Amino acid sequence: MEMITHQVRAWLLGPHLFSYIPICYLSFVIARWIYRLSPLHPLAKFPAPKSLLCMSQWSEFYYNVIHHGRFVFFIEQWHKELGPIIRIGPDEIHISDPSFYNICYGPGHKYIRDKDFYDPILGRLNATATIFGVPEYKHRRSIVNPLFSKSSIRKLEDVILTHGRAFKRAVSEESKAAQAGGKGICLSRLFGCLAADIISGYVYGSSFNFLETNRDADFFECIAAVARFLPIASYFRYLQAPLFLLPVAVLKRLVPSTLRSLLDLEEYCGILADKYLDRRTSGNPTEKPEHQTTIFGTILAAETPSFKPTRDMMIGEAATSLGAGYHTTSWTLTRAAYAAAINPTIQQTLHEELATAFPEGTSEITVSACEKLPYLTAFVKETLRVAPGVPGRLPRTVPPEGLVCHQKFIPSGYKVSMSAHVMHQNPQIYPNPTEFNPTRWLNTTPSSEVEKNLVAFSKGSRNCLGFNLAMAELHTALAFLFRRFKISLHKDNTLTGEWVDSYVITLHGQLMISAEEYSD
Ligand code: HEM
Repeated sequence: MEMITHQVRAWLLGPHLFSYIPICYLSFVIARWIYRLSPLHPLAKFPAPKSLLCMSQWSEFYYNVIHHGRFVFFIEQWHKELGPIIRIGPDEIHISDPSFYNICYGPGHKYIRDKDFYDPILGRLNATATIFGVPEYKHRRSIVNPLFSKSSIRKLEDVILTHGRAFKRAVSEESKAAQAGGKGICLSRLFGCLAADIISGYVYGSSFNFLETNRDADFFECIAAVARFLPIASYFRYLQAPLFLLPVAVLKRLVPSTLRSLLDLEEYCGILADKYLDRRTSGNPTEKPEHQTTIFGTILAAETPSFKPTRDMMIGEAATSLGAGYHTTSWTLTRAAYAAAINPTIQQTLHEELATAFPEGTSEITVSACEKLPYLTAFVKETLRVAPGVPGRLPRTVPPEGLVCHQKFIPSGYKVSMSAHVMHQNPQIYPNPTEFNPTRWLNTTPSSEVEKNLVAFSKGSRNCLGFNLAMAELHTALAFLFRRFKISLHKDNTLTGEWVDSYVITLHGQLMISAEEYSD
């Protein structure tokens, strides 16, 4: 007996055990692979594209990284071939039937965000956008919601209009310089400056003022680099966790120089948060009304015995608002201007509507007046349809009761996803979906299919926090542009309507235009 025990111990502790570890791991990976491909897998009954790299996590890497952010276009194509419910990953079903959008994304918090997908994107920040637990999320969202409500937009309208006017001056200035030097105006960059100036002014109470001070700030290259990195972020998730524990100063030495502005931004948010926290400790919390109209003041004002705002939280909310709001809005504006630049009839209709609404010129522009203009609104919606700021899939976890989808059952714990791009290209809802046609939005009602299925800001419990701000920005920026200027593509233009999905939308190239200023 002693002999046997000795032998077992020797076997367990012997050096050969270590050689079993990789063999065991490899066997586990192969067994899992076989299981995923076998008819025993609960999702095996759903049609799946043959080309889907044997159902591994790497298929997304292949389609998004090797094919440069085109996974969503492959998904669209597979739906055309295989039907409205398809399997797009080992444990994920993608749905293109619009009647499921409310089930998966509507009110109720039943379909929770998929952690594997969101964690690596949203990283280490302590913010509404990074919270998964339902009660905690609901509470946090209720704290930040007031800053982005319609009434808050009305209160802070001046921030939007001031930067709108700066944008108009910048286009005017650059068009004069361009006429003298024969160069084009980089409108996509000016929209980038405008979007960053508005968000920073609105959320932080002090704008970056890129339009007036630095139109070539490192910030722009940094955000572009982040967008390039997002599709591969999930493959570095285990590397990210230890990196994120490091202090910002140390991280700055480790990351590529293009990404440093992101850490600068985090530091900048920290400095602003400290100012507000200092005011609070000096017995002067947020009594000035204007202090509450920033993200920092809004969070501090929500303090209760059971909720203590922290510096961490203030930085997290401030940084994610900028991250979520800048890239989406600036590319949407760019795509809109591109559509008008290549279509003189659309541009003329926009200008005429604006000239009638604001006969004295851009000084009359207000957010609410712009949002009442039917053609401008239709134009904004059509842009959001063809180029939604977050075009790809938003995976959610199936709740305990499971989901029956076209007579097939998806068990709890598996993922379901839908994509704005696939929804917006549905020809039953949007005839000739590839055509840019703002008139499809004229004379619609909120309950019409066209309106109900525009999901650029998602819906329900986890829809876009900045929806009202984004809509106000899109309407006013385009009003300032088309009330004042007639634009056309410049010979140096490199932008096409094409875009890629790197969680947020990114268009190819830069929009270079020539602009002629109207005299009235
Ligand atoms: C055209 C502009 C925009 C589009 C198309 C857009 C779209 C979206 C979408 C689809 C989501 C849901 C994402 C998901 O479920 O994974 C979202 C979330 C979010 N958006 Fe926007 N967005 C835009 C502008 C803005 C702006 C200006 C802000 C400024 C504050 C903002 C802040 C956020 C935040 C913080 C979230 C996370 C909300 C949460 O998890 O509770 N977005 N956005």
